[in-house]
Amino acid sequence: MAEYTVVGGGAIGGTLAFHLARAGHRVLIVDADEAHVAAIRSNGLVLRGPDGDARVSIEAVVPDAAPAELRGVLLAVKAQATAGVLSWLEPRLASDGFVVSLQNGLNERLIASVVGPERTVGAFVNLFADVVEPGVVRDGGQGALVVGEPDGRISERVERIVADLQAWGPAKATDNVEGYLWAKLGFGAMLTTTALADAPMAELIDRHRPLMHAITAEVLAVALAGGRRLEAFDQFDPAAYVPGSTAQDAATDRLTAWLRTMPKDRSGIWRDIAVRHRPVEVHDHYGPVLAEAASRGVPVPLLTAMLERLRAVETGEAAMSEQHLVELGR
Ligand SMILES: NC(=O)C1=CN([C@@H]2O[C@H](COP(=O)(O)OP(=O)(O)OC[C@H]3O[C@@H](n4cnc5c(N)ncnc54)[C@H](OP(=O)(O)O)[C@@H]3O)[C@@H](O)[C@H]2O)C=CC1
Ligand SMILES: CC(C)(CO)C(=O)C(=O)O
Repeated sequence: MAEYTVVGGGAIGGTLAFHLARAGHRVLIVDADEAHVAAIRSNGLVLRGPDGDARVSIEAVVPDAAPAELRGVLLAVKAQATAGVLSWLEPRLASDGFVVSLQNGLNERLIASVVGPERTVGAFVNLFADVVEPGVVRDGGQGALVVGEPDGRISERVERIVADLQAWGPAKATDNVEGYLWAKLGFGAMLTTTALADAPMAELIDRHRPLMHAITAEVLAVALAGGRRLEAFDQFDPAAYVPGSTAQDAATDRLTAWLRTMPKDRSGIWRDIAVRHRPVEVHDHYGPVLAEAASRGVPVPLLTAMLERLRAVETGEAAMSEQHLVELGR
């Protein structure tokens, strides 16, 4: 049996599968994209970095051809595919197995509701990557990778997963994965807003600072109302963006300077709309945020309006344009 089964071997799953396999771990990729699976099976998985291509041989199958029992599952599908994966995975997951959510959003809740909290591990992912052709993942820049039990314990399995993921880079364990995921939802509100236009994330965040600061503050206000302890990562400091802060501009100087160093200059959300012409996952990311905002009475008008515009852009009802950011910022 594979030590790690990567379900969704795209940008993030492919990157991590590549490094785990190259370090000698037994890795199986299960992916719904038949062309991607076929390319990996015939040519290996290619990671395209600043110094050129590196290739590793990895076993890959489509879901129908997966083994009957899986133990260590690294889940890296887009959030809206999670429910479908879980109904396929639950009967296959060993009783002592686990699922690590290597995704944006709050997927751990859904995963735990299907496979049980004892088989659910959380993670926060901020590395940048894209699948650029079947079997080829482009490294878009290094960011944080943090793993933790949803209940905050630093368990033996978390330590083992972190040690193995260090084959990729500086993975670490946390007792507060929820604090990272909510902080990423705050940062992610800026990233999602940039997907309304076709320009680099750093430039749009820089040019529309009042809007970016206000939308991030809305999300973080919901997080704080729920009693979360927010975690800083890379060059995103949530403390600088909470309501009442006056440190946003200095923080955004650091954030945009960091984003400008990344080879991947547009978000996965932008890519799903502009390049892949498919529905985006952010409605799943922010559904629980909107629900919690409503139940706690925290106003989120900008987040709501931004997501409505994104839906219109996604469905082709509205064009992708920086004008959306101008109008949201008024
Ligand atoms: N890419 C990035 O830089 C970052 C991504 N993330 C997060 O990581 C997660 C994964 O994103 P990313 O790697 O970009 O996504 P990708 O679309 O690159 O990869 C996901 C892969 O999962 C496949 N898939 C979809 N449904 C299933 C299924 N039921 N069973 C098996 N495979 C399936 C997809 O196939 P198909 O294309 O056919 O649907 C695709 O190949 C997301 O939550 C994202 O927000 C977080 C930080 C950065
Ligand atoms: C911008 C990035 C890479 C930050 O992690 C991201 O989350 C995405 O592309 O969806």
